[in-house]
Amino acid sequence: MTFASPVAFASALADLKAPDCAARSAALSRQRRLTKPAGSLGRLEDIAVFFAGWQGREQPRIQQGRTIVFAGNHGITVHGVSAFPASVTAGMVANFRAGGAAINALSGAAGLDLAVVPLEIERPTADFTQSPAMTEDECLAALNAGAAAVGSDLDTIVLGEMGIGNSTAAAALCARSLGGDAASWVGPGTGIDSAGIDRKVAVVDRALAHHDGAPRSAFETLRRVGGRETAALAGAILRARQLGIPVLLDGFICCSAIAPLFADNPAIVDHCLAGHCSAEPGHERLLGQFGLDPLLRLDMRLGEGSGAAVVAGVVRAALATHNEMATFNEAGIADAL
Ligand SMILES: Cc1cc2ncn([C@H]3O[C@H](COP(=O)(O)O)[C@@H](O)[C@H]3O)c2cc1C
Ligand SMILES: O=C(O)c1cccnc1
Repeated sequence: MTFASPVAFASALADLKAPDCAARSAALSRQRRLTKPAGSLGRLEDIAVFFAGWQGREQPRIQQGRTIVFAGNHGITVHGVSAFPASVTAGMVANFRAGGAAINALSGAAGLDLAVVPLEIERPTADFTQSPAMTEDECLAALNAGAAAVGSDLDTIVLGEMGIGNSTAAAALCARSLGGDAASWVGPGTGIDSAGIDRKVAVVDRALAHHDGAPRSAFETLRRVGGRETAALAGAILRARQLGIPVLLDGFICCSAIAPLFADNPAIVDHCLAGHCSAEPGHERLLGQFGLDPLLRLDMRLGEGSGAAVVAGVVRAALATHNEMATFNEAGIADAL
């Protein structure tokens, strides 16, 4: 077990590894020597240098890249907060396994393996308007399942989730961690109508009021208003940091798992790249609070890791230029400069 207790989780979050400065500087210096005007590859250059720092090598790579999709079910679905029934979560897990989902196609296109990690989907979390979504043991188990999915052999991870109702849990995680009223974090999710949005806002408001007096640590917020898949995402992100593995973040729900961690230690986002900006309205606001600038805006609003998997292709392009281009010396152009 990576995180033996809530206290062990809190200490791991308080003690975050820094990037390898020597590898970062070497990559920066390599970028300056490549046969192009300095800065002309824009953010591709930044991506290569970012990967060098976190992977601890001047020439970073994606050879063992994996998409990890965590799935869980939510007690709050009884309040009519999703346009789809909770049974779709299990149906989509079967679809991921059969290879038929968007994330199967996108992971394949990006040259990434896909791991699907269902978290007791036959046992939804408790309705968090009335009690914590998870017991301490359940939340720890989910955090550790997330951590266990991040093998030390991996060099890049793309994180995704599946869980009907989880855009409501995501809004609750953001509001409780970062402030702002429920309405500013709630959006249509799978495409619910305006009466459904009102029900979502009411659920988040009731949850915030119910848990208001409780401790505000990252663990308590995840356990009280999160879901098993969001807790697993948090465990995976923290474990990736311990192992020096860069993380490509997906949409609003994936990023909402970081909000409670960020409230305790804002440095948690430093090994994460914001893949895209989801059409779910809370995402832009959340990325702004994290200080992350999304690489793509494709009006996607699916989840599953889909936006992050698309960005893995951009990262591959960044690393290809960084690793494969000739330097001015190698190309014999140096004398002309
Ligand atoms: C067929 C289908 C595939 C999905 N893949 C991801 N989601 C996305 O929608 C859900 C969140 O939205 P809400 O809170 O409105 O339920 C999550 O499962 C998310 O990953 C899906 C949703 C559906 C219906
Ligand atoms: O941005 C997301 O993660 C998202 C948005 C809508 C539905 N599911 C996921």
